[in-house]
Amino acid sequence: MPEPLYVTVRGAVTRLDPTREHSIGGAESCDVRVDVAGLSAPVARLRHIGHWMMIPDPGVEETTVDGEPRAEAVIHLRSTRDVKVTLRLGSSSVDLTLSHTDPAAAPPGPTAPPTPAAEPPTPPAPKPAPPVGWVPSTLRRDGTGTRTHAIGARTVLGNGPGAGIDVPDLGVAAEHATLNRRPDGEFEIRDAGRGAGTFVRGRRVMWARLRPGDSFTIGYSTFTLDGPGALRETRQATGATLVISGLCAAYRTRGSGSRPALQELSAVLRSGEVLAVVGPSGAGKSTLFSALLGEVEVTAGTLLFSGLDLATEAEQIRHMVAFVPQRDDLHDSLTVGQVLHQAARLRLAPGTTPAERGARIQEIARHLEIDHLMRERIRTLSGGERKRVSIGVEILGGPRLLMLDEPTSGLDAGRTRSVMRLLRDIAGNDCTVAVATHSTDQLDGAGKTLVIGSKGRPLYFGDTASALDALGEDDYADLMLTAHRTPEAAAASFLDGPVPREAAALAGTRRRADPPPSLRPEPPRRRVLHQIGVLAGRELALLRARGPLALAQLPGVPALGGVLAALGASPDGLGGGAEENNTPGVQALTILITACVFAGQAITYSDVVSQLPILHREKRAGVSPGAVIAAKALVFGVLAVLQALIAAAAFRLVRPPGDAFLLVGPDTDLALCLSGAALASMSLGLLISASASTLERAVGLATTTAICQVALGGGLLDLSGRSPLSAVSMLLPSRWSSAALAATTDMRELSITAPADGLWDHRTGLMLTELGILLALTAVYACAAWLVLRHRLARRS
Ligand SMILES: Nc1ncnc2c1ncn2[C@@H]1O[C@H](COP(=O)(O)OP(=O)(O)OP(=O)(O)O)[C@@H](O)[C@H]1O
Repeated sequence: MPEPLYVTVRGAVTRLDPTREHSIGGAESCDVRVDVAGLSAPVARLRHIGHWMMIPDPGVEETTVDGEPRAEAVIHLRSTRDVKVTLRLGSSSVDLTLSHTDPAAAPPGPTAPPTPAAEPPTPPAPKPAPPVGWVPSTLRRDGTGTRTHAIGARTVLGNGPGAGIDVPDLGVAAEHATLNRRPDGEFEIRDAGRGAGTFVRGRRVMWARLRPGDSFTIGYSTFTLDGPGALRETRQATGATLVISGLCAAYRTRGSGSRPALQELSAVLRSGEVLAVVGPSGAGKSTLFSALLGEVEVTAGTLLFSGLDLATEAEQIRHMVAFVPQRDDLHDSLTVGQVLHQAARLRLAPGTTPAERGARIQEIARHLEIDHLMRERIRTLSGGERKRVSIGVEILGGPRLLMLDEPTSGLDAGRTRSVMRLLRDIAGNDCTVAVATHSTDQLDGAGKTLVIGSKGRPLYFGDTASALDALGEDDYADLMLTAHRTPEAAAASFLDGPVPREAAALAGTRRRADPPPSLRPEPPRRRVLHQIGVLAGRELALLRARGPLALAQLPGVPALGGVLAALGASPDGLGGGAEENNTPGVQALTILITACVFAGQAITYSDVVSQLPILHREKRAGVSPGAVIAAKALVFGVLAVLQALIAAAAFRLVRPPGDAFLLVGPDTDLALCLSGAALASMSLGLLISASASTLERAVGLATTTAICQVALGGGLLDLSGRSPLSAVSMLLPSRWSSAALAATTDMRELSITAPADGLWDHRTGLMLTELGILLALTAVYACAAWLVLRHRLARRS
C-alpha cells in the first residue's frame, strides 16, 4: 500500500493521501495552506508515483532541502527520513517538514533534527523507486545551472571526458562539434554531423560564425560567447513547460480549402505532469498531437515547448519530443532485443558505444518490465507487452515531452492501470506526458485533463479531479455525450477562463528567434551514412528472420528459371554451331531474362509499403528517407546479383552459353547481363513499393510491370521500329538486358527467329552501353523511390 505523507507547517500537520495530487499554496482550494508573499496560487505540488515527489512552481525562486539549495524541477522523496523543505519567493519563504509517519502519533521527544533513533522502528517498505532519472544515469551529469569555460583556438565539445567541454546528453556524440577561433578573432562553431545536431537560434547548423553574445545549443546545454576566451554554459533546468495558446489547426480538403480541426485550444502543462486528452471520437485528440509534431497545418495560435516555438524551432526540439502512435507498428519478426538495439542505434548519437547503448536498453527494459522478454519475437507478445516495447522505443532517446495516442486501447482494466502508472513514473523523471485516451475510468492516473468537444473546441483544462464538477456531469459517459454536442456555454466559459489567459501570458514571453549572422545548414552526411549502416543491418536481420522456407525461395526461383531456360534451349545453349540454326535460343534468352527480372522485382515490390507506418515513426525520430532507400538498395542489390548468378550457374550446369562473347567470356558475359536485369528490376520494385498506397496496390502494380517486362523485353514482340511500344520498352530493364545478352551471344546471327533489332547487334560498344543503361536505370528508379518516399513521409494533412 502506498503510504501517506504528513506535511507540517508551523506546527500544523496535514495528512496527504497518496492516491491523488496535492497543492501547497495560499488559495482556499490548496490542500496545505501557506502564506508565501501573499500569493494565492499554489507554490508547489506533491504527488505519489511509487514514491513521493514535490514539484515546486516555476515561480519559486529558491528551493532548499535540508538546507541544501536544489535546482531540479522535481524533488524526489525516496528516503523515508523526515525532510525539511524551504520554498522562497522574493523576501518571503515557508518551511515545511515532510514525514512518512504521523508526527502527532510519534512518541514525545526531540523533534528536530530527526535522528535515526527518533524514527519509527519499521516504516512500511515502499515499492522500490526507479533507480535513475529518465535522463540516463550512464550519461548524466547532475545538476543544472551555469558555468564558464576557458576556450582556446580550438575547443572540442562532446559527450565524454575526451572532449574539451563535456556535454553528457544522449544526442551528443563523443566529438560533437568544434569551436574555432578565426583569423579575424571571431569564433565559428562546426558540427561534426555525428550527433543530434548543433543549433543556433533554433536552426540546425553545420557551421555558424559567432560574435560575442551569440549562443549555440548542444544537447541540453546552451553556450554563449561571453567575450574573448570565455564560453558560458547554461544547462537547461530539467523539466520543460508545454504551452498551447489559442491553437487552431485545419486539414486541407480537396478543392474547397481547409476544414478546422482544432479551435482556440489552450493549456499549460509542466514537467512531471501527465495530461489526459479526452473527448468524443473525432473531436481532435490525435490532431492535437499532429499539431505538436508539425504534421498538420497550424492556422493560428502558439505552441511552445521549453520556451522554443514548435513552428519555427521544431528542429531543435525534435530530439526532446517523442510520440507513441496508437498502432504499435514494430517489426513483427524481430525480437524485442533486436528492435530495441536497432532503435538505440538510430536514436542515440552515432558515437555512443555499444556498452552505453546496452546500459541504456537495460535501464529502459527494467523500468518498463520487459527485460525478461528480450529474446521473444514481437509477434508473440501480448497487447500490453507490445505497447511497453513501443513506448520503450520512443523513450530510448530520453525525451522531455512524450505523447501517446490511445496507449490503452485494447487493454484490460488491469493493464490500462499499469500503463497509466508507468506514464506517471515516466513523467516523474523529468518528462511531460500527454496521452489521448478513451479509458476515462483510469483518468486518476493523470493529474491534468483536457476535454475537447466536437470540432476541436476546448471545454475544460485543469485538475482531473475537478473535471466532472466543472462541467456539471456525473460521469464521463455523460460528459462524452455532452461534449459531442459541444455546449456553447462550456466552450465560451473556457475561452473566458484563466487557462487561455495564462497560456497567452506565457506565450507572450517567448524568446524570439532572430536569424543568426552566418549559418550553413547542411544535411549531416555522416549521420546519414551511419543510418544506412544501421538500416542495412536491420534488413539483414529481417531477411534472416523470414525462416528457412522463405529463404529457400530466394535462390530457388532463379535456379528454376535457369534450368527451364536451359531445357528449352538447343544442345548448344544460347550459342550454336555455324551450320546449325539456333531457333530456341531466343526462347531460352527470354526465359532467363524473365526469371531474373521477376526475381529482382519480387524481393522489393512489397517492402517499403508494408513498412510505411514504421518508417513514418522513424522519420519523426530523424531517420532520413534517403538512408532507408539506400540501405534497401544495398542489401537487396547484393541479393539480386546473387540471384542472377544462381540463374546463370543453373543454366550453365545444363547447357553451354555458346562460343560467342563480347567482353570477358561467354560465362561472365551471361552473368553480367542477368545481374543487370535483376539489379535494375530490384530498383524498379523499390519504386513500385514506395509509390503504392497499400499492399494490394503494390501487388497490382508489380503484376502489371512484370507483364510489361515479359512482353516488351524484345524476345516476344518485334520492337525494332519506332513504335510507342518500343518507346515504353526503353524504360524497362528486360529490354536492355535482353539486348545485351543477345548482343554478346550474337543471337541475330544464330537464330532466324531473332528480331531485326539494332539493339541486338553483336558489337562491344553497344553491349557496354546497354549494361551502362541498366546501371543508370537502377540509379534512376532508386532516386525516384527516395523522392516519392520523402514526399510521402513529409506530407502534411
Ligand atoms: N488526414 C485527415 N484529413 C482530413 N481530415 C482529418 C484527417 N485526420 C483527421 N481528420 C478529421 O479531423 C477530425 C479530428 O480527428 P482526430 O483523429 O483528431 O479525432 P480523435 O479525437 O483523435 O478521434 P478518435 O478518438 O476517434 O481517434 C475528424 O473530424 C477527422 O475526420
